[in-house]
Amino acid sequence: MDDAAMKDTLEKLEKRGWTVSSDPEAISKTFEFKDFTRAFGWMTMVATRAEKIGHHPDWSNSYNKVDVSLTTHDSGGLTDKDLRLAKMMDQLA
Ligand SMILES: C[C@H](O)[C@H](O)[C@H]1CNC2=NC(N)=NC(=O)C2=N1
Repeated sequence: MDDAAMKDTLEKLEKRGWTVSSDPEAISKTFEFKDFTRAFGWMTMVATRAEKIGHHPDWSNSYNKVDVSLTTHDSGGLTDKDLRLAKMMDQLA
């Protein structure tokens, strides 16, 4: 993905509630569910897919909320893998 496409995708993610930070480079969002069971069910679905694509979220859960931060540790910044994972998380929520 080139810089323009990356910028375009980041703008779309911001409209869907993601926050973009530059130091460190990451995108983050708090997902809120009806209750713990739904939050953990979503985490389970995401975890299975994350494992399949070999790209993993940094996240924490408290009752019905999941704080997510995505970055590519191997490259020390954001890559299209993070953007794809973000989209998948939105679609499953
Ligand atoms: C070898 C393995 O695929 C790599 O270490 C993967 C695993 N999952 C990962 N997840 C994330 N978020 N960033 C990475 O750089 C990363 N690297």
